Amino acid sequence: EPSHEIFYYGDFPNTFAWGTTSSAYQIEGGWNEDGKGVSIWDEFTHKLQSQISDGSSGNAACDSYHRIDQDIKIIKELRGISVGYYRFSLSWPRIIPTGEINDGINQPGVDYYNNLIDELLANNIQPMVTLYHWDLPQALQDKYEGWLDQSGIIVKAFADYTDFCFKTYGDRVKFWITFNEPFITAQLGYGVAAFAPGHYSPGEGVYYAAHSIIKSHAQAYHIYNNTYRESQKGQIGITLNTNWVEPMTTTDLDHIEASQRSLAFSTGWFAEPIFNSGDYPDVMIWNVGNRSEYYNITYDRLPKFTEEEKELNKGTSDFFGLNHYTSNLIVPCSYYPEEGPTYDSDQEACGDGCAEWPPSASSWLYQVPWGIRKLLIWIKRTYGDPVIYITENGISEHFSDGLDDDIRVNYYKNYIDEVLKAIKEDDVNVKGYTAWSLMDNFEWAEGYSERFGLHWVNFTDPERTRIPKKSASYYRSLAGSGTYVRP
Ligand SMILES: O=S(=O)(O)CCCN1CCN(CCO[C@@H]2O[C@H](CO)[C@@H](O)[C@H](O)[C@H]2O)CC1
Repeated sequence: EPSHEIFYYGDFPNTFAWGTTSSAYQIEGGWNEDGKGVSIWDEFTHKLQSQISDGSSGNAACDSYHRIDQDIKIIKELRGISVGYYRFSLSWPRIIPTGEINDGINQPGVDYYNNLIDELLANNIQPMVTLYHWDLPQALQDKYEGWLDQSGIIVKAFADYTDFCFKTYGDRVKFWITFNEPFITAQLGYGVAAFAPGHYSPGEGVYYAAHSIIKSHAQAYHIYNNTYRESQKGQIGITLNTNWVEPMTTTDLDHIEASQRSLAFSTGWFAEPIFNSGDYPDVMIWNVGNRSEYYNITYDRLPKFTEEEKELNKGTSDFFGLNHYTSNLIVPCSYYPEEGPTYDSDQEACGDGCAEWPPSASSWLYQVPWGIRKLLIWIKRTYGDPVIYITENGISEHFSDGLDDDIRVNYYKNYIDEVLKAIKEDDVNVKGYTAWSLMDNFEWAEGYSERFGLHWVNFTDPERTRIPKKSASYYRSLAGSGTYVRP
């Protein structure tokens, strides 16, 4: 049961990896500069502008492509006395414009990341590199339907891309993440089409995209493990986004079972093959099969792994990368308008107002600090007590809000204290925490209308000056000392 003490206090381990994080499409800009290829997010924001709440794009974003020095400066200032980490992602089309390495690489793009990595290390900041944070080369979508491809071409293209990155940067990068939140790519990109590439197939495409992503992840892991790990001595894993869930009524068995299915269809979908059995969760196989019968569908909407592929999937992550923002109350699904993980799982998060949790500027994000502690305990128990890095955690405020972001100070104060309880009281093996995000940036379908940064960015100022918010000095005091002091 959670500790009754509101704040736990005490020290994080002095080796704890404190840091901040960003992603290529959300901060870089330079969308077509120096030979960079088009990504599916360039295409999506240019051709489906109405899908973005403020009609904006990442064409310029924070202009980080031209401002390595400014980014290093604010990361360094955040570090305090602890060893600093900076998690960022590589833009596949900036390095390999068409996505297929035989078409050639883009040296200026390769060098942008060489310079960033060198500057980070010169300032004693460790790079944590995400290989895929949603910006697929558009050419792969046009030629092969992107992640829907089941012929193995997309798996091979990703393998060649990751092999090139390990070879080029692996002498200095010792922490690799293959995919950021594959659930979002599959469900929002190829399921409900809310995100790039905007492919609508909630009952089938969503599962085929996830299938290729899992195989691509496993392939990248084995390339690193077999070819680079011995000489480079780094680690490689995957980052999954997980909301904690509670049954709407804790005494209602239907609600309890619905919340279990929710975890299986969001996290288990990827964590079961990678951390446990090599295959999808039983409840997914069962429910999608049954729901298919319900729709008189005779073929497998949930693709099958061969026995060999299951063996290749198993144990392919050195750590559990966790992105966590919020929690949901779950009720059994009351209608079946279409197939897809939301409805195949017979559950849904109850809407606004079903709990008195404080909101944020994001419709999906409520402040539920104790949820992260329960989630960490659940991961510990469900996936074999893995090493866990919290690779994202944060909250949004509205565009118009200023630098006094008390909402973010309180969010971090409460959430990070729950992480400390999980470490100290529940013996969960959390090794690091990188806050989302270093600075305000392009928040996908919400454009610049929701701000997640520790630093404020003026997106109408050509200089894109980064200004620390109140939360930046709070986070420096906490991460800098690693000591959780009584508020
Ligand atoms: O209600 S809808 O379904 O129509 C749109 C839901 C939008 N989702 C909510 C969950 N979020 C997961 C965390 O996403 C992460 O967190 C950050 C904040 O979102 C992002 O900026 C990061 O890039 C991402 O890694 C991804 C975006």
